[in-house]
Amino acid sequence: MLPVAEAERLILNQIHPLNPETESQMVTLDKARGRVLSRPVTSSLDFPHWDNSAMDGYAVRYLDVRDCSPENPAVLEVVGEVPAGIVPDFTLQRGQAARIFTGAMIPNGADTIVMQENTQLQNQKVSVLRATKSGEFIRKQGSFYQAGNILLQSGMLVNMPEVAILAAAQCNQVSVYRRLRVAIFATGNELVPCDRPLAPGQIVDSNQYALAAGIAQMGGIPHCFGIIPDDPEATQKAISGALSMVDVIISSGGVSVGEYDYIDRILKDLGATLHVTKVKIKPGKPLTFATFTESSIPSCLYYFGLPGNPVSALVCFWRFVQPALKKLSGYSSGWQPKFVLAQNRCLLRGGPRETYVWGNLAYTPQGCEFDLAPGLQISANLINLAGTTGFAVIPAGKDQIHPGEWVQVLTI
Ligand SMILES: Nc1nc2c(c(=O)[nH]1)N[C@H]1C(S)=C(S)[C@@H](COP(=O)(O)OP(=O)(O)OC[C@H]3O[C@@H](n4cnc5c(N)ncnc54)[C@H](O)[C@@H]3O)O[C@H]1N2
Ligand code: MOO
Ligand SMILES: [Mg+2]
Repeated sequence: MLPVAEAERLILNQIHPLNPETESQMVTLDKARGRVLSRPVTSSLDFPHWDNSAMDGYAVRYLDVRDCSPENPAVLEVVGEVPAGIVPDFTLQRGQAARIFTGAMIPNGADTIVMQENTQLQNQKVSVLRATKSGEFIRKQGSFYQAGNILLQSGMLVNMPEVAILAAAQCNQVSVYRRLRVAIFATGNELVPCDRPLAPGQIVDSNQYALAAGIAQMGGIPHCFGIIPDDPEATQKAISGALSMVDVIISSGGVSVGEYDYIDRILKDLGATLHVTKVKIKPGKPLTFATFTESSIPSCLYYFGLPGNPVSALVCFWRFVQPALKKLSGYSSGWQPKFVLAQNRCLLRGGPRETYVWGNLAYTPQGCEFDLAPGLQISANLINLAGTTGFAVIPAGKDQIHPGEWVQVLTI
């Protein structure tokens, strides 16, 4: 059985990100959120584009206001007004000021802004009551970014801040990695889809729905291949059929040691290399990870055989599959699973395997806290997964983590 870190290393080492040259597409900015940039973005614009005012007030010459005070104000003649969006057509001379507003261009001759709260206006003359610093409240051209440099790096996930930046740089079309196509199927004679009546002995295939949701949530395209009976021919047919259509196949069930667990054997028959078959993790022990060589198969290179127990399948998804898919999708960073140190509120029980127990990770003003979900913490019980925000990790071989102790929590 492989330690968790070793299994993770073996999986992630096999993952080669999509090729930015051949596996990119252009999308318009309104479709870019959640996508990963496949080319660096540059702009021919400086940011700010020109010197502008950070305050509503008066544009002045610093030397005119340097020594002023409430007792000895600098009295300047107001010679013009510059609202945002207007190019000032005058030059400020000694003893002069211009009314100016936030975001407006700085007129020639001015080098400092005085905010209006520190002034008094009377008969076209403004009294500046407080000395100011040279250059104050001027947002200098190019002080945020200079044209021609890289604005956003390739491999960056586009979220709200990046959308704002791309819009400001007038990038209405961006090059992003294509979305991953992920085949999902479930194995098990006992399984039925959620809209069918249950006969005795049957349960709903919840894994396929959950995995499809997880894939969609991380930006992939799930292709649900349905429920495959516990039959070697049917299983082989399903895997072979999916291979030419997708980048990754995820199955659930059939990876343990039972008479009806065929996945590993069929993967070998199909020429796959099995890198991981058992991991020292609870839940999730019988995890299979395999690769196909590029020459033998046109499309799919990666196979995750997740255990059938519902919590085991999801823990394996969050701990191993999601990071691998993010790396494959072209993320240059941030694809690794995220752990935070939290103060534990309950008694957590471990065992010989690295144990993941689920519950609520709360971000409090004092730091993170972890509360165990009430109810049975066993891999068949998906009911108390509702509302789960994190999995506390009890290291392999550690019996207990007591309330008040610190614990690493996998965030999901
Ligand atoms: N003798 C041993 N038995 C088992 C071992 C072991 O080491 N020795 N490992 C156990 C562990 S741990 C796990 S986890 C499971 C994994 O089993 P499989 O991946 O082979 O999955 P199945 O046997 O097909 O099903 C297990 C369980 O999960 C339910 N299931 C399956 N698919 C779904 C689905 N799509 N949606 C919801 N529930 C599903 C299934 O009905 C079973 O109850 O093996 C242990 N056994
Ligand atoms: O690994 Mo199993 O997932 O312990 O139930
Ligand atoms: Mg089994």
